[in-house]
Amino acid sequence: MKYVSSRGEAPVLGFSDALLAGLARDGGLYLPQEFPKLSPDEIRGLRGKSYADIAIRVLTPFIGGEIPQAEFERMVREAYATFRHAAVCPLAQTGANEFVLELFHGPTLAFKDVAMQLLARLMDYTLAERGERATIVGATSGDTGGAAIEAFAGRDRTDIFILFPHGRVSPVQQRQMTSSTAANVHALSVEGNFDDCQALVKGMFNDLKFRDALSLSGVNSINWARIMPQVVYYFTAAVALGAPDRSVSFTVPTGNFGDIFAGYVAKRMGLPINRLVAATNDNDILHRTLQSGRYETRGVLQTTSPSMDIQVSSNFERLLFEAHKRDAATVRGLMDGLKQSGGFTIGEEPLSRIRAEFSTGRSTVAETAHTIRCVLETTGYLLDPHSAIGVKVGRDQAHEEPMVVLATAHPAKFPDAVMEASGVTPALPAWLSDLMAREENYTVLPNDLKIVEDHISRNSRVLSSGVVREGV
Ligand SMILES: Cc1ncc(COP(=O)(O)O)c(C=O)c1O
Ligand SMILES: N[C@@H](CCOP(=O)(O)O)C(=O)O
Repeated sequence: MKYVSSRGEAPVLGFSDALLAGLARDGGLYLPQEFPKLSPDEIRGLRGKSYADIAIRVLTPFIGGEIPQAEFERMVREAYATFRHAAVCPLAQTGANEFVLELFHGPTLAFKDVAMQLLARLMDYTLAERGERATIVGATSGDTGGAAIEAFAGRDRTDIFILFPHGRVSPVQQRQMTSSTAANVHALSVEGNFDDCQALVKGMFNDLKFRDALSLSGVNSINWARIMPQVVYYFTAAVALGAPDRSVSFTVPTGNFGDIFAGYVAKRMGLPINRLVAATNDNDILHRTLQSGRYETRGVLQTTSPSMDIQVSSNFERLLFEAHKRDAATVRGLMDGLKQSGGFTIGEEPLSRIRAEFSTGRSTVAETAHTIRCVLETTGYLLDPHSAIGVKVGRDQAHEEPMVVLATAHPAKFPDAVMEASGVTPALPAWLSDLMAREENYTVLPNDLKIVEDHISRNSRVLSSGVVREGV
């Protein structure tokens, strides 16, 4: 299995190099050269299997034989043993033909744990095999950061630097990122919004001198190995609801377009998915793009679903590459347009390809609160604001097949918004009950690439170890 960049000018890599590379050297995003396929019989054969067994079956082709199978299986089993629910990602029924896929039973109560618990093990293993170290950089609107810190804390081969937007994450999210006592963890509060943090991370990857000197790796969904494990829960959910003999649709609370792109990958692999519905909050760039064909950034609005307060939706580039039949030159042109003028227009044909598989919808802050309240009153189920956006938009769709809404976070991560909407304050689970009393440790930095790079250079152990990775 080889991986190609959406911009076509970076080296084609095997799995381990793509894993460590994060962003491609031409600024593009890696995708598999071709998607592996599962036949209907193979999908049927997943019925009744454990989450880890399904993960092993779905993910093995992506590894391309680069990790011994027994090692890979051990890592998958260890990753999903950290989840507090036996089913790992269970389904709950919230309506006649509506199901909620609970992705928040991992250590930091958000769907990011599903990928991050495996990603950290894969990176650690690969670096150890090569005798290398890496400096991990990540941008977060709140959940990626906590999940990455939890997964990488104390790992000797990596130093991790997480950039979060100052004053724009929930208090629980902030404490998850700032209360680690591990020496390799660095929480950086950046004076800007998530898009600024993400631009800084991309800026560091595109600064090839800095990138090579620090052996940079990434944990955002710009890294293919972040998307890959998220493909699995589309399979577990669809199979539980009758796939391959019945189609299923998914509604996905969407910001950076990584989670829903994993659904697209599952579909390409043979899973019978009817619609993939991207649900946005007031930061509705994706909704506007599918309506008008014009992708145009506006200022980021602060909402009660801060993890989705995103305008520049990185993984949309992967979909553009697909919709343009993998014509990397066209993708490069569109991305140049984004850089120069803050937008681009998608042609009629690629747009109709996108519309053939994806729908979109938006939920305002008021609609999200209303959904949290209504679902609690009618079913007793308490949604977090991000998942509520999914339910609201999912309910706006006409569908005969089951609609699975991805519940991307636990309500206790956003107690104020949930309380205001429903009158209920969700409690943190027992293992996190002392979280808000833990001491914080973080550095506030301006939104300035040079200053952030200097801070990371001074604090990463990669430079002092003298072990660097060349050229990926
Ligand atoms: C709780 C939650 N829901 C939804 C999203 C959106 O997911 P994606 O960025 O993969 O579209 C995020 C952030 O990524 C999140 O943290
Ligand atoms: N919502 C995310 C934003 C970053 O997304 P990623 O999936 O690209 O890591 C967050 O919580 O940080």
